Amino acid sequence: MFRPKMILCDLDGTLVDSVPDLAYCVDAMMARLGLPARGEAAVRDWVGNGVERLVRRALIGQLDGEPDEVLYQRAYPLFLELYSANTFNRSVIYPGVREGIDFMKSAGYRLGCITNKAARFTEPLLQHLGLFEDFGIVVSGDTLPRKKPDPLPLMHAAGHFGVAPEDALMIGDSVSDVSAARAAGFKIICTSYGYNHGQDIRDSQPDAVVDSLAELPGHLAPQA
Ligand SMILES: O=C(O)COP(=O)(O)O
Ligand SMILES: [Mg+2]
Repeated sequence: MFRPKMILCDLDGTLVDSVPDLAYCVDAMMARLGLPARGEAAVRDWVGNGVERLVRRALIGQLDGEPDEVLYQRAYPLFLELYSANTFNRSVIYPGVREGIDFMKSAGYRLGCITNKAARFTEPLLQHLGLFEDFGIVVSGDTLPRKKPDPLPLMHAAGHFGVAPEDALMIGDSVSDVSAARAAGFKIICTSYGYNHGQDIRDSQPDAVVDSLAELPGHLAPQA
């Protein structure tokens, strides 16, 4: 049982399956550049480190490495334009998310959303899915000088709510969430269904793994 005062939720792969829109935009960008489509399965393994890394990975067709810089400078604005028009056309919240958030709200936890997605996309996506008002703070990948796996966004949210790290819990889907939580001194629960670069999140040894946020009542002790 966890007894946090504050719970921070990751966005992509935890609350929202955003890959259908991201993959659509990757493939449309590639087409405009005269390059081959990458497809949803590949894009699923590349999400989680922000838009810039996603574009770089798409251009080289793999997780690690760097594309030609001139090509990247052409591709990145194309992707931003495409994703601005396709931020939430195909993205859906995962089953159990609404129930999990409603439970956390009714139980009185302070809630935040911490994502590596750029702010210009985070807010419209959360608004469209009816999730924006649920969070007392939203920290995006470009809100602060460093993003996850750096602990800075988590510490920033803890400071915002005046909560100590030992009273804080992160819920995420990737090794970046686990690393950020460990570095911040938070507990970490992971979703089994999200994006983790093709690896089983259990290999990163989070404190617990859930198949749905609807399982949260079984992991969270009632607030004192
Ligand atoms: O990589 C992104 O753009 C977002 O990823 P996150 O919401 O899982 O942090
Ligand atoms: Mg994620």
